[in-house]
Amino acid sequence: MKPERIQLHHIRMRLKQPFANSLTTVTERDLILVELVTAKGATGWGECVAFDSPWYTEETVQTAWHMMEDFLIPRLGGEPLTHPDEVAKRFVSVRGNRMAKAALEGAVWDAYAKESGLSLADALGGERKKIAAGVAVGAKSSLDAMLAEIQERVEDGYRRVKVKIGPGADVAIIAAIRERFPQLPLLADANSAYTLADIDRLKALDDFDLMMIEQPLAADDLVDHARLQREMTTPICLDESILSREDVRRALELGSCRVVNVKPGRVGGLTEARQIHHLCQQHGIPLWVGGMLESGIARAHNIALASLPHVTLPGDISASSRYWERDIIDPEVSIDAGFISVPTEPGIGFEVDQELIRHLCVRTSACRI
Ligand SMILES: O=C(O)CCC(=O)c1ccccc1C(=O)O
Ligand SMILES: [Mg+2]
Repeated sequence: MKPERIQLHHIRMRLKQPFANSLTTVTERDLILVELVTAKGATGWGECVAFDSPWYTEETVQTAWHMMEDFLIPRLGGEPLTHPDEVAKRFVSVRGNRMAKAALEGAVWDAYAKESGLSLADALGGERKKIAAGVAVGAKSSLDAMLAEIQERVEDGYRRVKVKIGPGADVAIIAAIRERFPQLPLLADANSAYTLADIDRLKALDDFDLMMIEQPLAADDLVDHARLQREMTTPICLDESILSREDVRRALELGSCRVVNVKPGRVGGLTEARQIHHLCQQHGIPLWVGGMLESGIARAHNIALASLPHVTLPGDISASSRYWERDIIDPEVSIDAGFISVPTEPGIGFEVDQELIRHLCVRTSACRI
C-alpha cells in the first residue's frame, strides 16, 4: 500500500449540548480529519482526537497539525507499506504525539482494509457483529439535570451510564443516582481530580455498587493508584495513565487497576490498541473502548476496535445523535435496543460527507508524499 496524497481538514463541530468534566467544558469540537489516497486510488480516513486546548493530554489541534505536516506525513513516503503495523515503526523517531500518529495510522488502516476488500473490523480481527453501547453524561449544574439526562439515556437504550465526578461533586451525587436507578450499570470518571489525600471520600464510593471508578488519581501515576486499589473494593479503571501496551503491563504488575479503557488516539493508534487488547485478554482484564467526543470517522474506528473478542464491557461509544445535530458520515451511527451494528463493507464502512466537511472546514492543507 502506497500513500500518495494526504489532505488534512481542520473542522469545527458544535456539540448539541456542552460536555463538562472536572477540568473543562467542551462546547465546540475542533478535529483534524486525515484523507489519505493510495497509489491504487483507495481513500482512507483518519481523525485526530486532540482538543483545541491541552486539558486531556499535552496535545492540541495545533501541535498535532504541526507534527503531522512537518514530521509524520514525510515518514509515510518512500517504500510502500505492506501492513499498517509498519506505521508505528516509521514514527519511532518522533516521541509522544500519539493522537497525531493515531490519526495518520487510522487513515492507513482504513485504506489498507479497503485495498484488501475487508471491513476494518475484519482487518483488526474483530468477531462481534454488534457492540453494546454505553454513554457518558457530563457534569451538570444541578443534580436534577443529571438525573434527567440519565433517565433520557436509559430510555434511549444505553447499556451502561458513566458520570463525571470530582471533589465536592461525588458521594452525594452517586448516592442519589443509585437511589433512583438501583440496577443501572454505572461508573464514575474523575479525570484525575483526586489525590491520595482524598482516600476516605473515594472509599465511600465503595457503597454504591459501581462497575468501576475511572482515573481517580494523576495521569502520570501508577503507584498511588495501586495503593488506592488495595484499599478500595470498587475496581479502578485507568484512562489517562495508559499510553501504551507497556503502561498496561506495568499497571497490571503493580496492581494499579482491574479494568482498562483503551482509546486509539491516546495510545498512538489502532495497532497499539490491538496490542493492549491482546495483553488484557492474556491476563483476563476487562477492557472497553473509551470516547473522545469524536465525529463519525473516529467513532467508526472505535466500533471496529470494539468488535474484538476481549472488549468485554460496553464503552463510551454512543449514537451520532448523542453528540451532533448532523454527523459527517452516512449512515450515522445509531443504536438499536442498546447495540450498534458493526459495518461489513470494506474499510470503516461509512461514507464520508465531503460537502459537510467543506462546510465545517476551518483550514485545509494538501501534501503529496
Ligand atoms: O462520549 C465520549 O466520547 C466520551 C466522554 C468522556 O468521558 C471523555 C470525553 C473527552 C475526553 C475524555 C473523556 C474521558 O473518558 O475521560
Ligand atoms: Mg476518562
